[in-house]
Amino acid sequence: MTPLLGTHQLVAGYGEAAVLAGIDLTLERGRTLALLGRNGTGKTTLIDTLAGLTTHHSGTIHLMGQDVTRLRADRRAAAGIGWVPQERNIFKSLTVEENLTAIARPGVWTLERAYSMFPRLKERRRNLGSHLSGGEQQMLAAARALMVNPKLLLLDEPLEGLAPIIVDELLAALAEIVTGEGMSAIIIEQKARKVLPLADEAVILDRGAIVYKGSSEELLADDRALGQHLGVEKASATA
Ligand SMILES: Nc1ncnc2c1ncn2[C@@H]1O[C@H](COP(=O)(O)OP(=O)(O)OP(=O)(O)O)[C@@H](O)[C@H]1O
Repeated sequence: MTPLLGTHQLVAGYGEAAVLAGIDLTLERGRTLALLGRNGTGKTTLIDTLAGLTTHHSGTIHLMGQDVTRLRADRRAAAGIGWVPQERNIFKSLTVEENLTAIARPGVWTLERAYSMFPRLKERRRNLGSHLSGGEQQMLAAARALMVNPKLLLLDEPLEGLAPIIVDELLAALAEIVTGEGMSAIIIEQKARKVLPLADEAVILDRGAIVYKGSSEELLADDRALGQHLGVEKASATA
């Protein structure tokens, strides 16, 4: 069967500078990939490249068999790539509900469903984006991406900077979205041990290249790889 996403020898970056050094990646429908790596290894560049926001040098990107390599970012969104950037990019002058309905497209994800996934957003539905906490903004950014009814959701460090209790709430919602609802996703995360349990597959980047590819379960049990590539400590480590 045609995979949901396939990249072949993808080289991309910023202007003349190539950051990604030939990425070969395949993701089947309904699967979730944890995209890991130390700071500055190219994780954001990879998902921004999938979203159509970097300079393409060579190689290809296919979404459900369609070559989207040269499509503009808005066309890729229409083709089914939902993107939640690190900066969250919510509309601060709109209410929560307006944020959710402004760019909604028909599909299984409706306002009602988004609110049942994130009850906090329902409580805050009349609040402006600028009046939300960091955790609520992250929930809004994720819910807004779902309202576009994407085929593939790209999340860039959704847990960053959030209080531990909110991290757990958001992780539970993300787990429900990718396992319960079968959404396909690529999630960048620094806290490998937090994200691996909800992912099917794991990729580690170093200097723009894939240095580890395997099942998330295998990686979670592989202290050597976690230590070597990510600096994650053994045993009681929580990173
Ligand atoms: N807008 C930009 N212009 C030029 N170079 C950039 C730009 N953004 C990132 N880079 C460079 O690309 C490389 C990869 O950065 P990237 O943000 O993709 O890494 P990352 O793995 O996501 O790191 P982090 O975890 O710190 O976000 C770095 O060397 C960085 O300096």
